[in-house]
Order: sequence, then C-alpha cells, then structure tokens
Amino acid sequence: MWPTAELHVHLEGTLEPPLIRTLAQRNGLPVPAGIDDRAPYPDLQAFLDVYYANLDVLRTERDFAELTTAYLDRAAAAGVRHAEVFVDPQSHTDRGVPLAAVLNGVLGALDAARDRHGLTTGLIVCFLRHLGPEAAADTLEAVLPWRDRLLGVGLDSAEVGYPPSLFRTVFARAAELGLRRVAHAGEEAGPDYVWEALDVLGAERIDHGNRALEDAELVAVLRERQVPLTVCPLSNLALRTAGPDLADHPLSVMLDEGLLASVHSDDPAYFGGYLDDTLRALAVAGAVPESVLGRLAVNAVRSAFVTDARRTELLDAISAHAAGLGLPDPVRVPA
Ligand SMILES: Nc1ncnc2[nH]cnc12
Ligand SMILES: [Zn+2]
Repeated sequence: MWPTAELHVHLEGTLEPPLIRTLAQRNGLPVPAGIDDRAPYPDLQAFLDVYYANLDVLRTERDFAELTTAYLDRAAAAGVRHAEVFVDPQSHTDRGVPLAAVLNGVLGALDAARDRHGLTTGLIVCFLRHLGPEAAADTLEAVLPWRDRLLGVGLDSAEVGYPPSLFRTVFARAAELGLRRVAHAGEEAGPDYVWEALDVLGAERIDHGNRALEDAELVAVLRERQVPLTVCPLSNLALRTAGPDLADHPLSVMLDEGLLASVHSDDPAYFGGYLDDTLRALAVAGAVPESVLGRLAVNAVRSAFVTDARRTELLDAISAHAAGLGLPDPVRVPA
C-alpha cells in the first residue's frame, strides 16, 4: 500500500457491527435496531440517523479507546502513516457521557498508536451543525482543558439548512486559540457553502467539496490557493452524492482542474471500506488510473497539518515506495 495520510475519517464512523454488539452487551444495552443498515442510503440524513443510533453503545473511556485502537490498527494496515481523525463530542455528551471519557479514551489510543505502528496522529473536534452555533461554542469551551492535545476543529452532520456562516463566532474563537480549522462543505449543499467555509470560517481544508465544481470562479480560487479537498468517493456513492458508479466520480475532474484533492474514507464501517479498499475500488472502476494513486498519497501528505520535518519523512516514504515498484517518483513527477 502507498504510505499516506488519512485526513477525513469520523471515529464514530469506524464503529463496526461486531464492536457494536460487544459494547451493547458490556454496557447492558439492547443491540441498536439499525445495526445492519448499510449503504446505499437515500441521503446524508438517512445515514446520520443510523450513525447516531449505533454510537449510543459508546459509554466509557474504555469503549472510546477500543474504538480508536481498532480503527488505527486497520488504518496502519491500509498504509496510513499519519491520521487526523474527527470526533463528535456532542453526540456523546448529549447522551450524558462525560467529555473526559470521550477525549481521554480517544487520546490515549492515539498516543499508543505511535509506539505500536509509528503512526502520527491528530484529533479534530467537530461541531454538529444541527445543534447550532451556541452548542458549538459551549463545546469549544468545554474541550479547552484538552486544548494542547487538540489539532483543530471541524464542522459536520446535516449540511443543508446549516450554512457555515452560522458558525462564524466559534470558528473565530478557535482561530484565536491557535486551532486548525476544517469544515464539511459542498457534500450535499452547493458551492455557496464552500465559499462561506473559506471566506467566513477561514477553513484551511474543505471536507468533500464536490459541488465546488459547479462554480468556475470557486474552482479557480481553490486551484490558486491550493486549498485541500478531502474527497471520500465511497461515501459519495453510499449517500448518492456521486455515482451511481465509481467511474462517474468527479475525482479525476478535480485532479485535471489542478485541485489539491486527496482520497479518504469518511465512515468506513458504513460505506464499504477503508482507505486501501477505496483506492483499490477506484483503480478497478477506472475512476483514476493506477498511476495516479501515488499522486493521491502525495496530495494527502501535502494537505496534512504536520511539521515540515514530518512531511518530508512522509514524502520520502512515498518516493521509496514508488522506487520499490519501479514507478516514477510522484513527489517529483506529478502524474
Ligand atoms: N459524511 C458525513 N457528512 C457530514 N457529517 C458526517 N458525520 C459523519 N459522517 C458525515
Ligand atoms: Zn465526513
């Protein structure tokens, strides 16, 4: 597998059915009714309904640690060398789960992965759009005791009807605190949401961004500023925001337009695969030529929030992988 960076994965979206059953039993809870409801979904909200119902089995620090460890072990096997993972604290604190159980469980597992796999990691706390800006601001204040352990903030959950500009104040506060800022935009909603994420929130990366392609001026800005787009092809198929076949996915258009697009897994327990599965599926479907897989890894590493030294290490690993395959170096020779 190409060494790469995972930049768009929701930890709660890595909750596999066997772990749901284990946690339900351990916590004395019924197995959620929708445990086996899998892709495709009619739309984002239909998926989110299943996702929020299933994550109810997560109750203790140990649960969050096990979830995170299982994901990181799987990611390491997929070639991931650096992972910036999303967590949705409000989906847990709203159920009465202590914030400390969530963050200490996740952070402990992230630390342990460094020793086990040499994985570097970062944690991005996402605000749930459907709970509104005041709840997001409260969440940011609540996580401040962990400020030094957090990489950044993000914005996720139901998109249409919750434009980025609603979250202007909380993102400004995050910027003051020196946190990195990312936002889901242009997944279901149009290019106006991507503009707002950039111009109002100061988002440094756009999660998805597919619908930016509908606006030529926006495409030009994304290209000129080389704003990273973290694209999730299997997610887009599962939620019917692209497709119906992977070959119809706009990834190759994004790359042809000179955008800094990279491929990620979003909610791999729900959408049919982890990063290795996704890249294989793209190649098999002819959505991108095999020769582009190295470039996607380079784009991911260029989009990561890492030090220059770590970026160089990751790029060197990609160059070495290409050399081992007898391929041109994608770090120097873009496909
Ligand atoms: N694909 C997605 N879009 C928005 N919010 C999410 N939360 C988990 N997966 C998501
Ligand atoms: Zn996402």
